[in-house]
Amino acid sequence: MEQLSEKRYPANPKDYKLYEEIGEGVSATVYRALCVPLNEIVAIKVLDLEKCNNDLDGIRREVQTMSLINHQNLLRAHCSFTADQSLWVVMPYMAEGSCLHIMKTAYPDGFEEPVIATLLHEVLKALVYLHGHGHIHRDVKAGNILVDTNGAVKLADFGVSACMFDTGDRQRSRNTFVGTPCWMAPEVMQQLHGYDFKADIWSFGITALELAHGHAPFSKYPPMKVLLMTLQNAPPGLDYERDKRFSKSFKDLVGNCLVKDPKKRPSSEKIMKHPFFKHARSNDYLTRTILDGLPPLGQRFRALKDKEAELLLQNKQLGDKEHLSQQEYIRGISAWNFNLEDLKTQAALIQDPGGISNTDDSDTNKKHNDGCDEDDFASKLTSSEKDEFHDLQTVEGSLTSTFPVHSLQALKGCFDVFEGEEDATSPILKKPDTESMFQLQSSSQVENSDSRLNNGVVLERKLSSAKSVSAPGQRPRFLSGPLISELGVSSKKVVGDGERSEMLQKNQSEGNYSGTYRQMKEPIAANVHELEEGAEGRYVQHKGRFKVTSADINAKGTSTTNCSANTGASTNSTITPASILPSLQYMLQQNIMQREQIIKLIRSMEQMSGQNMELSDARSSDLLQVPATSRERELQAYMATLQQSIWNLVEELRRMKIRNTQLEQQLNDLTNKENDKLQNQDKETSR
Ligand SMILES: Nc1ncnc2c1ncn2[C@@H]1O[C@H](COP(=O)(O)OP(=O)(O)OP(=O)(O)O)[C@@H](O)[C@H]1O
Repeated sequence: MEQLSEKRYPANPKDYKLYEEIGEGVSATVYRALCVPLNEIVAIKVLDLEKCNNDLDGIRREVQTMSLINHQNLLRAHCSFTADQSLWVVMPYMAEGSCLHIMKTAYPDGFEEPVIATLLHEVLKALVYLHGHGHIHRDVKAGNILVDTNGAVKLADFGVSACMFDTGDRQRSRNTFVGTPCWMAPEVMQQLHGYDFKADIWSFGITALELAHGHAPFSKYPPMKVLLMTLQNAPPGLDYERDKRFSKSFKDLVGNCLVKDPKKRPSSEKIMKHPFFKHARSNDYLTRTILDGLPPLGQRFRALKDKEAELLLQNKQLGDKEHLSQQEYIRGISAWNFNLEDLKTQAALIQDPGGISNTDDSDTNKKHNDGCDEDDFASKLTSSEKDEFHDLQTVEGSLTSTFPVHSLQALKGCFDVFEGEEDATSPILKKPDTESMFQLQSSSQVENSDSRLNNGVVLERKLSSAKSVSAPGQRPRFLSGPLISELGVSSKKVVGDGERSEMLQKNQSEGNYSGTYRQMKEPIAANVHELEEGAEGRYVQHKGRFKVTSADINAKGTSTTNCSANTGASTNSTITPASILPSLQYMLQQNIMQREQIIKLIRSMEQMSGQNMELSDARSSDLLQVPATSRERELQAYMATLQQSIWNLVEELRRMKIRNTQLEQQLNDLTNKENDKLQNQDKETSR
């Protein structure tokens, strides 16, 4: 347990002096700042509430939930309060920033094993604590592992954390996970039966790989591809050849965490006992090895932004993403989040005009077995946009063997980009009454009232759709850009770094790119999915979490051509990888539902046939657990057997019918004979 601070952190923006920017997340910008009355340097995370489409009750609940959190490896907020439309979260300043930033600056190929063991050990302590208290962090990644100058390590960002004991709405929110796909556990993506703290174990395993390689597996691919790869491929891991420098125990640890079946993943407590952590060292060790000589955080952040800006310009000139330096292209993604539930809802709302696709490309069902090796994919996927899209269509085909293709077409029409004047599409969300919610949650005040509401403010990830923040004295700005807000790329919240690069390149050739989908059910939410003001004063309407702005990526002010503004029934024929994601989600759902239908069918057929081939519950769940291809094969075999027995039965029935007809005939004959006999007898008698 960490000692609670006795200091009173003021809950007034006037008491803080914002210095340089030190980080940008999906939902906020983080500044180094001075708490004037205490003369103490702090970090302040600023979130725009007006543009949030999150329910404020949810935020309040998160704040309350986090009041129970108190651990040396978890970053607690000193206080939080609202200022204008923003929520300010005052936190301890972790002077070395996140592990992601440290890697980007000085360790692009990842850390050495003892460093990784030390970092992961600290993170694991935080997870053991969280899980022990019934919480799921849901966003474990290098970008959320913060390090202080003394080597102290804290897990930050409870933006998406959830309580496992919650019920009702909160429970439901666990089925509407919004996170960063690279770190997302398969069961979270699938959303079949919800998920639990084991999802954090998966993310922990991915984070281990991230720390080892400098980037998370699949981080250079767009979200849709990440989803597919995570669901279809063997879990990523440390390769025996490529990762020779790492020990067997590290490989084993990663292997333990990255098991697709959450039931087979160990708990955080169990992992704590893994021999790998014998390699963990002290905080001091981190200071000596990785922190020594690093420039100040603000400076590093600035440099990274500049580097990224430069890279984008370079790419623009080259005009081909294959020219991207892998090193630069592969970077951690804390940049795009999406709400699967929204996608599902959207997909479900699409009317299917009927028709079954006959697509039956068995080749496309073959499983990628690259494990952690992304390069196979890279060669295939980065050859050209056309190839990439063809590849996606192929996958799409594999998922749509019995899927109504019209839905897909309909979905494609739902992706649009709109550029226009702000007043044409201004958000209409009422300004939330947030003052009362967050005000005066300084640690001392809360401690005095024994509620300890001074903790890390936890916001639903849905806040990720909030973008613009106006720090006092600053013009409204994007939070969505990557490290290049000055270039006007305003998509940080929604696209991954890799994807962003791809998209930006598309912008060069095609104008706008959008994976945005139309909010069909919730007009208000659609409006809240807002209009953003680009750094260069351009506006893009967002109608969902997937979005890429039309913002000018040219630092020198060169305008990019923007493609079709699109309203109402979309006529946008540009099909983008991101635009297919909802379709894929939908198809996945359909696929699962179809499998369930087949299982039901098999059961009823078995009953009909009277054969002892009962498909037990265990069997059905097995069918749902094994990889799709083998599951399908198994089902096909079942279907073949059943079909055979049906044919046998039909044949039997046919024979019986004939027999029945013959018997009927005989009976008729007999009856006729009998009748004749009787008639004759009657005649005889009457004579
Ligand atoms: N207390 C802090 N001290 C120092 N740097 C911080 C602090 N909090 C955040 N940062 C920096 O700001 C970055 C952005 O933080 P933030 O929590 O907003 O987003 P994120 O975790 O990267 O992304 P996401 O919003 O997807 O969780 C972090 O990655 C980190 O580098």
